[in-house]
Amino acid sequence: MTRMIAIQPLTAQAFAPFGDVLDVAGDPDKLINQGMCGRYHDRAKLDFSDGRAGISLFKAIPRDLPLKLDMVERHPDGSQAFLPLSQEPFLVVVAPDQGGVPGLPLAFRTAPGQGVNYHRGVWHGVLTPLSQPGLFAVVDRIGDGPNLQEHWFKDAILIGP
Ligand SMILES: NC(=O)N[C@@H](O)C(=O)O
Ligand code: NI
Repeated sequence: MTRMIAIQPLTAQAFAPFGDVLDVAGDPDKLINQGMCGRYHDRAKLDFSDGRAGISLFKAIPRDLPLKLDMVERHPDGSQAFLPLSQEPFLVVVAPDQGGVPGLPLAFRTAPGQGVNYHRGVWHGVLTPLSQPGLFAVVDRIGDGPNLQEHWFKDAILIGP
């Protein structure tokens, strides 16, 4: 049986059980640089075990909708943040954990410039840009071990359009 999942706009409230939304909505937490810069301070919960935080750059191939979701993954040893280096919205897929396996996924489309930070151990789809350039800065754990658990779905799940 194919399950169809609609894509909803990403909001901090809807995403809160899974992670943090990173954007410059509203007023900054503080003005710095003689008032020339707004600092949106400490907006993500970074969490790493037996390793350190690293910054990597990802160049991912855009995907078409509807997307066939084959798999979600999670990182038991660390959080993972995706910060777009363009204003192009991208697809964010998460799922609740139900006894060690993912429940029904949820799908979000980011607003231009929005990024996300998946909390440690949260089921998510891999990075899924929807248009070029597919460029992201990624903050996640650098350390030993795979830090990766995958769940491949038996029944097809379609996301979108
Ligand atoms: N494997 C990797 O570095 N990326 C994935 O974790 C992902 O969420 O895209
Ligand atoms: Ni990941």
